[in-house]
Amino acid sequence: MADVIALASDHGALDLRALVSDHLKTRGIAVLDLGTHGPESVDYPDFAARLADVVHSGRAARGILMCGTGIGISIAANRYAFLRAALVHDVTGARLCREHNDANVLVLGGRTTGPEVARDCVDVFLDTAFAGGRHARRVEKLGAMPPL
Ligand SMILES: O=C(CO)[C@H](O)[C@H](O)[C@H](O)COP(=O)(O)O
Repeated sequence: MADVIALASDHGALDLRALVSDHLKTRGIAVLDLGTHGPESVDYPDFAARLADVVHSGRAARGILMCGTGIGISIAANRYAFLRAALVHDVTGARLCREHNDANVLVLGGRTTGPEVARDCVDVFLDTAFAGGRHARRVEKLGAMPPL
């Protein structure tokens, strides 16, 4: 299901996740919503782990993660070597995380990023290709970071 986009957030981004989900569906993109599904306080690492699981198994090609700031859930997501999660606050970041970093996870902050910027970031993230070239060498190194 290469076209499926997985979404997950903690309680800090419920409204933004709903907005992003609606936006993706408006674009005709299939959404796999991994929660959280209520306002109760939950722990963002658990939702990064859910997204990692579906990307690893091939049920979604890419994902969008959200928490209050996007910081905690991006830290959690980047513990998985096959995820390249980019916390983005504007469309330039959304473009460059694809062109330079081949990010496969966009991260947004539900308490820090407004709806219009978020929609624009999602569109740019989905519509921008990896530039390759010198960036491919660097991304390859990301996948094989040496242990200390
Ligand atoms: O991880 C975060 C900050 O780096 C996220 O913003 C979380 O959503 C936030 O920490 C949750 O905070 P809360 O006070 O428990 O709602």
